[in-house]
Amino acid sequence: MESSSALLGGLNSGVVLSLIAVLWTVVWQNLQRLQLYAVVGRHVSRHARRLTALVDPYVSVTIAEFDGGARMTRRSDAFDEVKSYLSSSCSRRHDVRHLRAEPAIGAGLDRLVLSMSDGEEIADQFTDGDVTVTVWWWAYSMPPPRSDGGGGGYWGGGGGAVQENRRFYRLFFLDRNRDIVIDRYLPRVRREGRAVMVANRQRKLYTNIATHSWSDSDGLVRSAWSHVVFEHPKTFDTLAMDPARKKGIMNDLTMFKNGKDYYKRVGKAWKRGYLLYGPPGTGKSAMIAAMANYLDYDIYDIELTSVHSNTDLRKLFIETTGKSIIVIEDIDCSLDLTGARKKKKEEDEYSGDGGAPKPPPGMMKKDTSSKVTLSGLLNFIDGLWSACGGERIIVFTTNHVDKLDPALIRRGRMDKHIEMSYCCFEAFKFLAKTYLDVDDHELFGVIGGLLSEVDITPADVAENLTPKSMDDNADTCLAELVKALEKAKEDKAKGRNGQEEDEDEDEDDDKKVAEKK
Ligand SMILES: Nc1ncnc2c1ncn2[C@@H]1O[C@H](COP(=O)(O)OP(=O)(O)OP(=O)(O)O)[C@@H](O)[C@H]1O
Ligand SMILES: [Mg+2]
Repeated sequence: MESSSALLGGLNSGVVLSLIAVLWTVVWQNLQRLQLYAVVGRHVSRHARRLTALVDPYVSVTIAEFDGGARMTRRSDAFDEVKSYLSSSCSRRHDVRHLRAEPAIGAGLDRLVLSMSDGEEIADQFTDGDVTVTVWWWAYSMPPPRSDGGGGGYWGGGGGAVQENRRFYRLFFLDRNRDIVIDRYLPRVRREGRAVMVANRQRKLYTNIATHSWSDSDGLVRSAWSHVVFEHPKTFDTLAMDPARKKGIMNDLTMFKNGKDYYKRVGKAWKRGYLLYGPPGTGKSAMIAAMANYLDYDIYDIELTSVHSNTDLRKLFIETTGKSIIVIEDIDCSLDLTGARKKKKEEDEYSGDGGAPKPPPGMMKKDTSSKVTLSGLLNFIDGLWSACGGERIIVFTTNHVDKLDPALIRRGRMDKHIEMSYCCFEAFKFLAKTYLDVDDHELFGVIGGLLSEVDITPADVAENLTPKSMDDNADTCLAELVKALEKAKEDKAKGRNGQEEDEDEDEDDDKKVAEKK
């Protein structure tokens, strides 16, 4: 634009430039008619636009892939919406010669989603009443700004590592169309982009990438999350639990999903914490999958032991999108909230009597241990940052609720506590219907009696009810379950006897000690 203006600056004639613009319009229409536009139109378009800008200046609006400057890495919703809006048209257009393909978003795994490559430009028209406006979209990318280091980050630090480029779309339009573009066109682009995204949406299961591998040998700094398409079949229809409790949870989730205005009115961030607790195999992970399927949300599964620091945890949160469930499984095992660290253990390995000799400095294992603290975690759940974006559910699971710090699970942080328990008769009947399609059977009575005596997880019941061969049917599977329950009952009795014997022996010892005294 600047070079053109320098070239033509000497002429200083608005009339000449206007003539050029009119001439261009005529040439443009004819080129299109002759189908030559696909070959040369793209280049001519850009120059013509620049020429026209001399008499009728252009305004530009830039939409960046990431919000928040150099340090913040929150993906911009507006960018994704514009990308989707443009991708729905640009893949079919002949004036876009270079496309960028991204895999597996869309209706099928085989499909590629195409968008404009860097340097491509397309024109778009918008009619509002009698006015038709032409705008131009230009795609480009730039290396991210260098951060000041400070412990690294998804984009920053990394000792000069090559970093992923940040992408931008820039919209050009004539100044005289400013109001109509800003008030009408851009909102329409976002609306239509969102509709395309919803139509193409495949839910994703994200997991965090170990933070110590950010600066790989290949020198690339990756995104904080990697993902696969989320295709878990578990739904509330196949989750065995007390029907009233299940209904309560589903209502709670529905209220949350539709609660945007409510959360705004009461001045709370639009997020909700769930604590799922209970023995292994009682369906905590299955419940999370059912929740995600019910709400149509993505899942972000955080492996806390791979998160190096509280700052990294915050960055992970910022990179999550709305309509998502953020999960930390087995929270009591992921993090030693008492402050004892793995590093200490490692040091002990080398310093103990007869232990291995301490390796020379620099040969110690790379410190990849998590330094996430309880306060970091609390901040993650309800600090100021956690209110970014909204519409997020945070789920913790644990087998030992009593081991958790009360501050972590108090209401307000973990709003709803859900106990997942051993299989009761109701849950068994539900599983029998789901797995074997039987509502009643002569063995139901025996099974009901045994279930009241022993603890068995829904996972074990489900396993016994699963046919293992073509010959298996409801009779054999239920008989198998009776066997498993009887064995569990026997083991329980043996365990109790063993415990009683131990107690008797202890008592005898105490008596002997007392007699001696
Ligand atoms: N209540 C349930 N209803 C239906 N299926 C269940 C239920 N509980 C467990 N299952 C089945 O048992 C298997 C194990 O369950 P799941 O992984 O959800 O247990 P968990 O509570 O997450 O265990 P852990 O504490 O070891 O992670 C899954 O295949 C799941 O479908
Ligand atoms: Mg689990």
